[in-house]
Amino acid sequence: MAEKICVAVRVRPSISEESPSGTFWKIEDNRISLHKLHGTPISGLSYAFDHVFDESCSNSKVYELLTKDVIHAAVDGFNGTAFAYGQTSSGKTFTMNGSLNDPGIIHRAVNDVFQKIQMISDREFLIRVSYMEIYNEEINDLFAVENQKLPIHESLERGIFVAGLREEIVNNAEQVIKLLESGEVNRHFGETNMNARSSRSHTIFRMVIESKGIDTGSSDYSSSDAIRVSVLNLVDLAGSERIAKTGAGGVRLKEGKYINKSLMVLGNVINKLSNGAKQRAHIPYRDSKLTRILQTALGGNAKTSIICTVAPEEVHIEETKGTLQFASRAKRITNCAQVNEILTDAALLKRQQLEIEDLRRKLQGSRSEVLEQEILKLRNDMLKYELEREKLEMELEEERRSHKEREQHIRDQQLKIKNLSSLVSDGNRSSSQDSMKESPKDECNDFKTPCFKETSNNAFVAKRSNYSELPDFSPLPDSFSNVADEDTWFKMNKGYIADLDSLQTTPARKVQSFPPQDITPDCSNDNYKLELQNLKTQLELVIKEKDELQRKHEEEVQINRRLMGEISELKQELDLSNNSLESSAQRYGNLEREFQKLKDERDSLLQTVSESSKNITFLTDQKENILKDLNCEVQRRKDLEAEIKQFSVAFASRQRSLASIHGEFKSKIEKLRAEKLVRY
Ligand SMILES: Nc1ncnc2c1ncn2[C@@H]1O[C@H](COP(=O)(O)OP(=O)(O)OP(=O)(O)O)[C@@H](O)[C@H]1O
Repeated sequence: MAEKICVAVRVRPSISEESPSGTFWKIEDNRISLHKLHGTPISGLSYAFDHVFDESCSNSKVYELLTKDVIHAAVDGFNGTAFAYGQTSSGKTFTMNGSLNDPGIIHRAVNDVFQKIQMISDREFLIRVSYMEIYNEEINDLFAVENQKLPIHESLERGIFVAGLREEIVNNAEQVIKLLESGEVNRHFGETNMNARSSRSHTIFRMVIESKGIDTGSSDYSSSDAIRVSVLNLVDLAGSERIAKTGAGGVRLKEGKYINKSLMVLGNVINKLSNGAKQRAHIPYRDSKLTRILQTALGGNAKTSIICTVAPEEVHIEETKGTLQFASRAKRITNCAQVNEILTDAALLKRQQLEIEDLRRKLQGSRSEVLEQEILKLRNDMLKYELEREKLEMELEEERRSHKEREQHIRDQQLKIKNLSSLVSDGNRSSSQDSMKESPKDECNDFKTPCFKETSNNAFVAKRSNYSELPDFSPLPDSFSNVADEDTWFKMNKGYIADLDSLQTTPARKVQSFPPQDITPDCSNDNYKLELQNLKTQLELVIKEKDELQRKHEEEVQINRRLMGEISELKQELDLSNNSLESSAQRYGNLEREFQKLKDERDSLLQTVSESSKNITFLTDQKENILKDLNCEVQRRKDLEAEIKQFSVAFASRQRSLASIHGEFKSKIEKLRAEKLVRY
């Protein structure tokens, strides 16, 4: 969340005995303004801040109102920075370190951090502290004097950090205070005209607060497994100084130059940041080690509070004005602090497991299930189409067969009709010839059948036509030579219809030739007449039958046409079914391929996850081992310290006893000497 930097001004008590002659700084609520002695405010020199603390204000109040929130937020996982800025001897160190009676912000913050931690029961904490100074633009470790000129590095995991800086894991406030005291010894102080104990370096006391929710067995990885890591910087800057006032020379002069230069870079950074987003394209954090280390605190992911200390004396008006302007610009800076949570290995593993589960659900549930259902549906469709196709094929085959049968039947019928027709026409012709011989013309007319077709003598089946080619001596008329054989013909004329099909199949038999007079029928013969009558009746029957067959044939043709139409429709349907079957098969293939692809993806994901799980387990083990070693080391160190203490006590008492023995011996020797002298 974006929020402004919290800025306060603190006026230290005057150390000058002289009373103001022209102007004085007046403090009202959160405002500080320069007034003329008689009380008139000087225009343009009135500044408002979050807080303005007067001379009487204690460190306790400053801490409560300005810094406490930042410290508490740091315990909750927000980066925090509190720093003191101001001219030399304005009270920065007094504010940050305090005095015996009124501890400063650093001491209060340390106590507060541990008190707050005690009150949080659902998280466990790990606190590391470090203490460094920037002296003449070089970073030194105040916990380990051997660590000098340390470099600044930046990495994705750690952000900006000082490489090689000693970090102490601490368990309580007292431990930290002791460490701070040991660090103070290494800090660069120097005497100047303005401050008997002037800080010659910027110091940064850093607490890294890591916390983790105590495992409640919840499956929600974000609640208990995320680790919060926040960095709290408590900074006591060296004060800007005018060489003319400090009277610095030599080493002090060199120090002063470095101090002023780095404070100027800090001022530039504050200036740029206060200009707003549009004009602050490049912020010169890299121009000094101080701004580089404080980069996050200035316009970054941190809650920051600045206390600007000023001296009330008239002689320092210009420096105070400068400090107030710096404070005003700093007031405009917006930071964007957020809880720094990182996932532990276990949380990472849990999250990955959840992700895998999710993927699996997605695969097996939504997509896979839908695909499988679709495939099943397609399979069913395909089966249905196959069955339909088979049925249609069978029907079609049946139709073809019956069609063929019908065609054959029709052909046979036609053939029979033709046979009969020619038979009838032959009979007609012979009877009309006979009647012309013996009966009047009108009698012959009785045999006429109006619809009867005249057929040529040779119109009968081809093989029968051979009979017509028999030698002329055949006694039978030409027409009879077409008859299959005499028996059949005879039977037919006797009044019963022989199997018509046999007419065609009866083998030909050579007709015996008789003299014409022997075989020529006698028209006057009654039997013959009777026969003729029978034949006429038969003929009528045949004609009827022929008509009936004709009608049937026409019906058959109609049915055939209809069936042909149906068949072509069925064929079209079949083609359509085949097409949709083909496209279904294609879709099915595609779906199966997609399904396979998803399966492969899932397998490779599972593979990756199992590998990363292994890595995580390995890393967790390593981390646990390192922590164990570290704890052992800390314990060993404690034991050693205790031993050294014991040894020191023993050594001191040993020294004392040696001194007393020595004294005893000395007095004895002197006594002996005296005795010796007396003797001689
Ligand atoms: N609010 C205060 N109340 C009482 N004494 C103060 C206060 N502020 C500063 N002093 C005293 O003023 C003197 C200078 O203060 P201090 O050393 O803290 O200044 P400084 O800003 O840190 O100076 P430098 O930049 O030179 O280190 C000290 O003796 C300190 O005790």
